[in-house]
Amino acid sequence: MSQVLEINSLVKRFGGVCAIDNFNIDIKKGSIHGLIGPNGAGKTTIFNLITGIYKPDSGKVLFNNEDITGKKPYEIANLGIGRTFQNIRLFSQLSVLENVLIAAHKDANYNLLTAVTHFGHFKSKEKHIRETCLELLNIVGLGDRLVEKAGNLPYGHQRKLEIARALALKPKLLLLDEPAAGMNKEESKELVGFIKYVYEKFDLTILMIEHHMDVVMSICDEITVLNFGKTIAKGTPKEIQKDKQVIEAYLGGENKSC
Ligand SMILES: Nc1ncnc2c1ncn2[C@@H]1O[C@H](COP(=O)(O)OP(=O)(O)OP(=O)(O)O)[C@@H](O)[C@H]1O
Repeated sequence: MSQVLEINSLVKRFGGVCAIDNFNIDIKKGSIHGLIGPNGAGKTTIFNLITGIYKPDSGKVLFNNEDITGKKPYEIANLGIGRTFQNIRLFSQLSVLENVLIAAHKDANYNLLTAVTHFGHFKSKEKHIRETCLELLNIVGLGDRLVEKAGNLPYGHQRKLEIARALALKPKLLLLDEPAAGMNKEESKELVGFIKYVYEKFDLTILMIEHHMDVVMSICDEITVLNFGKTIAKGTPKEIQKDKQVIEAYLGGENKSC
């Protein structure tokens, strides 16, 4: 399997706190990779570094062998990295369909002027975007909720909608930040089925941050464990479950400087 994502010697400091300390990872194409660690370990910071929200102090991020370090978030999204957020970020007053349409329009590549001067092209492109979004929402099981306000959806459906929004940009790599946060066992089991389904349907590679160990252990091919911004273990779910350092890491500590 070839690598989709390669991170080399990544460092990120916030003042005196070394949030990411010489971090390396290789994500194989077609794999589901888990990123776990105690609160404050640096997991979301890594997502923010991959997606261009933060710039690293040093180190490199390669996506399909292309150096994307320091690129802007929209450039990285257009290259094929989609993400969801720890706290659901939907337009709660807009409908389910509108939420996905807005995401899909990032790909539309025209402005008001070209929409007016090339109206025929604009109209057929709009039709295509709408049809693609409808198809996507049918696939993720929200096809019967198109006009419902996103904020009125049950929590599990809001998570699905967030994933659908990320999928609207046709990512090759999907970053999921705690998709099962706030879910009970039953809900998180359903979510696992959903993630496996979209993973296969859209031929994805997934990097997932998750605190629910049952989710991580049941879905991931490989896991990287982070503590104080450093990798303390890598391996299959079985190997990670037995790792002494991993068990100790969950007992806590303080942030250190680089
Ligand atoms: N923008 C920021 N400014 C200052 N410090 C930050 C910033 N973002 C993250 N940090 C610090 O970096 C460290 C890593 O935070 P991060 O949110 O990446 O951890 P995490 O592993 O995702 O935690 P959690 O599981 O609680 O979400 C923490 O000490 C945090 O306080």
